[in-house]
Amino acid sequence: MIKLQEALEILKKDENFHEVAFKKDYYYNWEEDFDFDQLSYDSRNTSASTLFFAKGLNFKAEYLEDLAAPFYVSEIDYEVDIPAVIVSNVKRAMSLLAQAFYDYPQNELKILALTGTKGKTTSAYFAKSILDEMNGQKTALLSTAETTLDGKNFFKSELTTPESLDLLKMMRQAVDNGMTHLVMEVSSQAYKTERVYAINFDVGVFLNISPDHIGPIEHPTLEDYFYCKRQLLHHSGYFVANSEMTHFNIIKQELETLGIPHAFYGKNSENQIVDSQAHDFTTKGLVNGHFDIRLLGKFNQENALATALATQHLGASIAQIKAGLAKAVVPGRMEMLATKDGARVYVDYAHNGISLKNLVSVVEPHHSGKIVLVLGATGNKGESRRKDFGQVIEEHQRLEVILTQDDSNHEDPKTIADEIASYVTRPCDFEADRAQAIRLAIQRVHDKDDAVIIAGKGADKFQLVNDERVPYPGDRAVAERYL
Ligand SMILES: CC(=O)N[C@H]1[C@@H](OP(=O)(O)OP(=O)(O)OC[C@H]2O[C@@H](n3ccc(=O)[nH]c3=O)[C@H](O)[C@@H]2O)O[C@H](CO)[C@@H](O)[C@@H]1O[C@H](C)C(=O)N[C@@H](C)C(=O)N[C@H](CCC(=O)O)C(=O)O
Ligand SMILES: Nc1ncnc2c1ncn2[C@@H]1O[C@H](COP(=O)(O)OP(=O)(O)OP(=O)(O)O)[C@@H](O)[C@H]1O
Repeated sequence: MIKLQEALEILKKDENFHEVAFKKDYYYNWEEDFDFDQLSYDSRNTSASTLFFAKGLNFKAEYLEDLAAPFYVSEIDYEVDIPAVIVSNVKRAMSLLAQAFYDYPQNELKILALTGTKGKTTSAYFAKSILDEMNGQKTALLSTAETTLDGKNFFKSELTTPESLDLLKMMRQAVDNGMTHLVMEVSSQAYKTERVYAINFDVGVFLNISPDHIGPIEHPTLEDYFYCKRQLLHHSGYFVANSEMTHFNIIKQELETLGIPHAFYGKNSENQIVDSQAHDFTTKGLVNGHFDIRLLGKFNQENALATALATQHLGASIAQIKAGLAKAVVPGRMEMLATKDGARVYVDYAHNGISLKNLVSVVEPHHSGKIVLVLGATGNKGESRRKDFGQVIEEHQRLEVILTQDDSNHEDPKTIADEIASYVTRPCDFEADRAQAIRLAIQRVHDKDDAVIIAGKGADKFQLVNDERVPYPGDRAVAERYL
């Protein structure tokens, strides 16, 4: 519930309010009050008591023509028959009003927020697993892979970090469901588009930064991408950061200048991994101990150390961290299957150059025989990944490659594949049907020295084609058919 007068006060206080515009006149004060029992940014989902937000690149004035809602909030006066609350920034207005509407649920949860180019989802699952040990399964999760607001029902969200109206609603549901903690991924886009405007987190974690998400609909430059991610630091009560990441210096400067309590991990910091084996590792520093982990790869051990530091700050003991990490599995991240002859099949979400390189480097030492890679690249976004993939394939001459479809959207998968292959000096095969590509790859491996790597979609159960999510069983489910 929110009253019109309360909403106007909030917007004025934030210096976001211009005026109420109605029938070509402007009002600083609007005399009547009104009770709203719904907030919405979709005209198709409004009623006579909805406060509607007109926002977005693809918003059309015609959506306001038959609107059921009595008021709308907007940066533009569309001069329709209902009063418009005109603001400088509609997405900031959405976040602030949603916080008030849902009665500030963020204050009733301990929130751990993760950002970074790679490892957010993995670390989110590690953190949830540890916190669940501590609070008896009362950790809500908002991640790219899955969302849960009660710890029992899981669903896939459209966005990694939801629009503020959805985010605050989900936080309120989590509180109502008895959740005490929330682990969430905060994407750079969330800051760029004000989805988390004026929301503070108990702990923030910054895992790493590398060029990604740079393109027409995301960030214009790496600088902008990095700046957006760094906003998490300004909204965290305690911050954990990787001392080995590129441009670490500015993170250190910012934290120290702003006086934000923090812990660093990695080389030249007090928190380090001192011994690393395939399935376990030892740390020293604030988190001191020996930990078992189900996911291969040193980078996953780094993700684990980051989340151990963050959850420790929220009260987790070393025993709870150990138990949580030992149990944690992450859908579509480094899932390992075996064929009846013992060859291994790795399903992993690696869908940019750096994570593909890491994935291949983790798998290679365990397999002296044949390694077949099944891979595609997305259409109409992340175009630079094609060159990066080609270069990784070129650097790893042992890989036999079957290029295929991966969310090709409006582009032709063959054209995308040809672009990847143009950076490779040996032939790559092409099979447009991803399930067939997986079948062909599995047919080519014979024993435990051999492996198939299926990279890109992880646990996703759709293919994005012409803006539609076409159902797809998922890489693991497809691979299981042919083992
Ligand atoms: C830049 C941005 O924030 N984009 C998101 C945003 O779009 P937008 O605000 O520009 O809105 P729009 O899609 O142009 O639509 C216009 C508005 O008209 C409304 N509408 C539409 C039809 C109608 O009849 N009536 C009506 O009112 C719609 O509800 C919408 O509010 O709001 C939409 C939902 O309301 C999102 O689908 C969209 O995500 C875009 C497409 C997207 O995929 N973004 C990616 C890049 C993203 O944010 N990714 C990050 C993860 C990155 C990472 O992995 O690190 C994420 O957090 O998910
Ligand atoms: N710390 C890390 N450094 C480098 N690569 C990593 C790291 N953690 C995970 N990866 C790789 O990146 C891939 C994506 O991991 P994950 O889904 O956890 O990251 P994410 O940040 O949520 O990714 P995205 O934003 O692309 O959805 C994994 O499949 C793994 O191969």
